[in-house]
This record gives sequence, C-alpha cells and structure tokens, in this order.
Amino acid sequence: MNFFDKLNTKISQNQSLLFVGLDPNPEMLPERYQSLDIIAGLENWLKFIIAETADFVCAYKPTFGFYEALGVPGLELLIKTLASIPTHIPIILDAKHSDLNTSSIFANTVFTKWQVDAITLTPYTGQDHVAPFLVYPDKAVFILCCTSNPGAAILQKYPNQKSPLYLQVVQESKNWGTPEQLGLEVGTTNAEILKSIRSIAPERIIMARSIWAEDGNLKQILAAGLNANGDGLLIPVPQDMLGSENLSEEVQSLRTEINQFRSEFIHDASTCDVWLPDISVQDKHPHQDLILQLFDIGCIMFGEFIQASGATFPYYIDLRKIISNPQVFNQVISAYEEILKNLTFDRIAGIPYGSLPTATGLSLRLHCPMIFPRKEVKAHGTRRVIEGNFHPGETVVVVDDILISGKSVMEGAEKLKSAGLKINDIVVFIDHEQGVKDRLTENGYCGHSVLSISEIVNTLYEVGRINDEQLLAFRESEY
Ligand SMILES: O=c1ccn([C@@H]2O[C@H](COP(=O)(O)O)[C@@H](O)[C@H]2O)c(=O)[nH]1
Repeated sequence: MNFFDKLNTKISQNQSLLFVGLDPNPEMLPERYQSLDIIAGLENWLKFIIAETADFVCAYKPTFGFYEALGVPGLELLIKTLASIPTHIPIILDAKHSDLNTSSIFANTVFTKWQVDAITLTPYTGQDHVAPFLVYPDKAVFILCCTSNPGAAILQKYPNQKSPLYLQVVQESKNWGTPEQLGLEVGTTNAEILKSIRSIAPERIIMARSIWAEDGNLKQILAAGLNANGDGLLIPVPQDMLGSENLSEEVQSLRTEINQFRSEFIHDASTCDVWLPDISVQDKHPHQDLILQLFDIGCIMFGEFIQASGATFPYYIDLRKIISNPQVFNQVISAYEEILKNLTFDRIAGIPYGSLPTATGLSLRLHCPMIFPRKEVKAHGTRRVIEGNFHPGETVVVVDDILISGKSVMEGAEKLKSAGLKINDIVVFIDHEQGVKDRLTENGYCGHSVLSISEIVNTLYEVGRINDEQLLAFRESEY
C-alpha cells in the first residue's frame, strides 16, 4: 500500500489527524525515565508514547537529528524505534534532508532499509534533490515551505508580502510530485500563513508544526489548514503532552476536540457553493492514479488550444513533459507495455519528436530494437529517412503519443513502409476518439490506445480535478 493510502486508511480507522513526534530529546525526558543510562530511558519513554497513542493517531514522525545527536547508540535507537511502530501506521522521517549528492543513497537507505513511508526535505536545491526520493512510487516527501523562527523571515518572506519566497516554494514544488507523493510541511503556527498556503495548494497534505498545548490557536490553525473535505492537515500532538503519564487520555481528548471542529467545518462548507468529489473505490478507473499524476504535472491542460488543423479544442495533451518525471514516465511505459506484449513485431518505431523517449523506454524494457522515421530528411550526411538498422520485410510496431487526426502517425508509418517494412499495429497513449481509429483501419492499420480522452476527462471530473464548466466544454467539443 502506498503512503497516501496507508495514511488515509489510518486517518479513517483511528478517526484522527494527529501525528506524534518520536524525538529522543534528553532535555524533554520525563523525570520518571531519568536513569543513569540515558539511551535506555529514552527508549522506554518512546515505547510508552507509541503504546499510548497507536490507536489514536495517524502517523509517527521521528526527528532524525535527535537520534544522530546521540551518536551510534542514537542510530541504534532509531532502528529500534522504527521497529516498534506497528507496521500499519505510516512513518514520516523528519530528516529535512537537503544534500544533493547524497539524495539517491539516502533515499535508498530510508525507504528500502529503514522502510519509512515518507521523509521531510528542504527545497533549496530544487527538484534535482527531490527526484531521487520520488522514484519510489509507494513513498512520499514533505517539502518544508515555511518556518516561524524570527531569523527565517528575511529569506522566506523575500521579496514582498504579495509574493513571498515560501509561496513560490509551494508553487514550484507542486510541479515536482503529485499530491499523493508530495506534501508540504508548514512549520509555523501563524494561521494567516497556513491559509495562504492552503489557498494555492488545496490538493496537498499539509503537515503542521509542533505546538504547545497552551498556545490555544488550534481552531485558527484548523480553519486555515483543513481542505474542503475537512482533512488534508496533519496536526502534531503537542510536545509538552508527550511527557504526561496520562498521554492516552490527553491525546483522545485532543482528537475529539479536533474532530468536533472538523464536523462543524464540513457542515459549514457544505452550505456554501462548493463542489465536492463523490467517488467510490469500486468506480476507480484502473489508470486513475496515472491520469491524476499526468494532470498534476501539467501533461493534461484545460483551456482553449488551437490544434495543427486550426480547430480549437478545450484541452491540450503534452506528454513530452513525462521525461522530467521519471516515476510518471515509468508508469506510462508500463501502460504501453501492457498492449505491446500482446502484439507481434520485430522492431519498435517512435514518431519524432514527442514519442522518441517512449519508444526508447519500450525498446529497453522489451529488449527489442528501435528505429524511427525522420521528421525532416537532412540535406547532408547520410540523408537517411529512417534512423537505426532494420531489414526490409520486418514487422514494426509504431508508437505515438496521441491520435488527433492520425495524420502525423500515418505519415511516419508510410515512410517506414516505403523502406519495405510491414506495419500492422499503431499504439498510442491517448485516443482523441471521433473516428480516428476507424481512419487508421481504413488505411490498413490496427489502432490501440492506453486511454481515450473521454476516460481521462470523466476520471478528472469524478475526482474533482476539473469543474462542471470544463466538463461541459469538453462534451460540447465532442459534437
Ligand atoms: O493535444 C494535443 C494534440 C496534438 N498533439 C500533437 O499532434 C499529434 C497528433 O495529431 P494528429 O492530428 O493525429 O497528427 C501528436 O503526435 C502530437 O505531436 C499533442 O501533442 N497534443
């Protein structure tokens, strides 16, 4: 189960948005655990915290720095602590990792060896630093957007109130990963800041900062940070509560307080003109997760777009972007592979330029040689029309991104046929429908597609990624 599903399952089973920081901070160690052996005292305290809270929280968040600071015994304590967390409860390792050249190796350690479900990262080194963590499809990252220490303001609020750096971090990091894989850590109890982040990231999980029980602005934080469904916000159990001998009761009472507010919040929101997604798991399209990820990374756009034919469409598909998101690219290749594995061919041909990376990925995945017809033939050099080696008479499967009129893919296929190659099958990711596959059939090809445009639009509408107006514009364009 991926992090997002594991987290949501725990939220609903335990009816809780609360998470607990599992921090072996010697300064916070309750007196009753203060023995000569500090590590043993910390271990017993952390075990007590887990036992008291496991049924009332949705996640645990060990802070790596506290374990590191204790040296080798601290790292051993981390491994023991991770092992004592029930496997069904997600673990978010608070590492605030930000070192570029150790990203891949660190991601492997935390996700593969330590089996944590998510990690916190700082954004300063950008997507290059985050991408190695996102190649683990079942894991997630939380990007630190904002903190509340006074010295941070000069950087995080730069250059002005209207467009502070922390909001730019939110906007930019939304391009790095899907809402299921990338959440935001908002290290402030300033409700206004939380509200401004929620307004530009309604779809993201926000992890709020650790608070002190007596701070008293819980309701403002909830009002600012909850999403329209009354969730999407992870609230830490206050640090001072963790020292209490009555931890279980105190956590349950905080949970009740939060849930009461959530019920009122959802009730109030439902009286406003807010459209809420209404889907059940049974209705889930088999490629729903992939469709959402493609939408979230900007491969599927809605608006008015002029096509090569001059026609205006209410959407535009730009699958070229997948090459910058390896985890999405990998899933796209797998979806094509499902179709190609049932076909018979000697070589794979990609249509330039958009489908060359896909054809390359499929060639490597299926151990099958690749060729491609050139878009324009050079006036110098070999003047080859087709790049790569082949033997006339071989069968080639043609791979392209989207079929609109079918013109570009059939032009490419004709070049291959002129060189003596046989083409039976054309496989695309998206079929624009409206008879384009019939056009392929009329020209002697069998068209296959991973998805049709209406499957994509309907899925996006069902989960609330597009609105009534966008759905209507699409439906009208079909006639
Ligand atoms: O949303 C779109 C629409 C078109 N493209 C590009 O056009 C061709 C397909 O158009 P045909 O009319 O079938 O020739 C496709 O290969 C893309 O390059 C697009 O990317 N997105």
